[in-house]
Formats: sequence, C-alpha cells, structure tokens
Amino acid sequence: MTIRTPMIETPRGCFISFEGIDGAGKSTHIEPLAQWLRERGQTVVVTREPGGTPLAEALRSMVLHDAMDTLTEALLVFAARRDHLLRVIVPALDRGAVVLCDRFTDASFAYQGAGRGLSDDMLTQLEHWVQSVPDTPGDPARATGGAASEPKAASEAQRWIEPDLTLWFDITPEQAAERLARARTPDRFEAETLGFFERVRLGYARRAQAAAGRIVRVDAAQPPELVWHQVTEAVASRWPLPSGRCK
Ligand SMILES: Nc1ncnc2c1ncn2[C@@H]1O[C@H](COP(=O)(O)OP(=O)(O)OP(=O)(O)O)[C@@H](O)[C@H]1O
Ligand SMILES: Cc1cn([C@H]2C[C@H](O)[C@@H](COP(=O)(O)O)O2)c(=O)[nH]c1=O
Repeated sequence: MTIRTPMIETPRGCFISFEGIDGAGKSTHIEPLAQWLRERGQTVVVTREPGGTPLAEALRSMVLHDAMDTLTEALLVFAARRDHLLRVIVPALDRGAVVLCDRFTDASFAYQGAGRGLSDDMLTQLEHWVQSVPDTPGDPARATGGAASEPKAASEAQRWIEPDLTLWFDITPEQAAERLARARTPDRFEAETLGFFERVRLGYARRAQAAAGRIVRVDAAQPPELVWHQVTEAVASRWPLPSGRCK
C-alpha cells in the first residue's frame, strides 16, 4: 500500500505497548514498569486500548459487551484508537513522556485478524489511516474539530505513530485461562474458546516475526518475578536509563 503524505521525524518521547492474549499478565506489570521508569527520571503516561479517552472508553464498553460483526468491531477499535492517539498519546509523546499502552494495533491484527478472520489488507488500510496524524504538535483543536477534521490535502505533512517497543507477553491459552478463571467474570473476548486464543497467539507470533526489531517476546508463563526481570531487561537494553530519552 502506498502512503502519499510526507512523513517527518520530530523529537519526541517513547511509546511502549503491552500485548498478549487475555490473562497473559500485561496489566500486572504495567504500573510497576511506570513506577520503575519514574524512579529513573521519566515522565510516564499509562493508558490502554480500546480506551484512554471518554469517547474511546465508551467504545470499549460496546466492543467488550455488545454483539457485533467483525468489521464493525474493527472499525470501533480503530475509531477509539484515533481519538486516543490525537488526544492522549501524541500530546504525551510531544511533551517527551514515556507512554505505556496496554494493547495497540498488534491486538487488532491478532484478535480481529488472526482470531476472527478479517483480512490483513483491510487492517493495514485502517492502520495507515489511523496512525498517520497531522504534524501540528501542541494543537488540541486537531482532535476536537476544525482543520483536522476536514479532509486533508495530499500534501499535508503527516507523522506516522507506532510503538517504539512492544512487549509481547506470550503464554499458552490453557495457562492464561487458568489464571483468568481465578480472576474475574469474563467479557465477550475472555469468554472465547481455546481455539480462538490459539489463533490470536499465532497472530501475535506472526507480527513478532515480521517486526522483530520492535516486538520483544516475554515468556509470560514464568513466575511474576522472572517476567518482571524480562520486562525491565527489554526496556533497559534499549535505552540507557536514567540518562534520558528513548530516541
Ligand atoms: N507471572 C504470573 N504468574 C501467575 N499469575 C500471574 C502472573 N502474572 C499475572 N498473573 C495473574 O493472572 C491474572 C491475569 O493477569 P493480568 O490481569 O495482568 O493479565 P492481562 O494480560 O492484563 O489480562 P487481560 O488482557 O485479560 O486484561 C491475574 O489474576 C494476575 O494476578
Ligand atoms: C486494542 C484491542 C483490543 N481487543 C480486545 C482484546 C481484549 O480482549 C479486549 C481489551 O481488554 P483487556 O483488558 O486489554 O484484556 O479487547 C481487540 O479485540 N482488538 C484491539 O485492537
């Protein structure tokens, strides 16, 4: 697929996403990592998908609880992502913060793609539309109407936003289900079959293979302290904290 709008690099913070099948242990490690980074002088924003803004949280509630077809589901998670990017993620990166996001677009390829069968072509189109953002830092109006909501000129400068690092918490569906059974009442995804989560896990494995420089596999079946060690190793080996910025 061709992207016609020019892409430019700007100095910014660092974007880390957490991925994996339900019950892999992502949420358990996200706040401790935020604290660990703050102790090393970073400003950290912790957020999640779908969600992170009032609109995206409303969409999350529908996606997690209402029956719908797969394309509708994909459109809603990408609509939530667009709002989240413009209102929370991009402004935080522009302020130089580290953004820790519980799931991002890899989840759409894994769940709506590998899990539910939506084509990679369709997901790639959505990814390109949603993750190309106007290069007008510090202008919240771009998220609330006005110029940014108008159809953009082909020549308008855009920035491509994707995680700098993705921690993929890999675990078998059986192990994850055992953890979730102890934890809470399942939502629409958590109630899915082991076969569904096998496909989702394979979807993550394919993404990890295709983006080996960005996606780091964490063996999430290990006890929490060993998982934590892998998480901090992955972050520290990329960025020599506390000296400063991710990029
Ligand atoms: N390494 C681990 N060993 C054993 N249990 C764990 C481990 N990590 C997390 N857990 C437990 O497993 C359950 C699920 O963990 P958590 O909520 O962090 O997963 P998650 O990946 O965020 O799931 P979801 O995507 O469904 O929100 C929790 O009860 C948590 O305490
Ligand atoms: C971002 C995103 C998420 N999902 C699914 C995956 C999970 O089951 C839920 C989110 O809840 P959790 O607390 O993070 O487990 O939504 C999805 O299907 N597609 C996506 O793009």
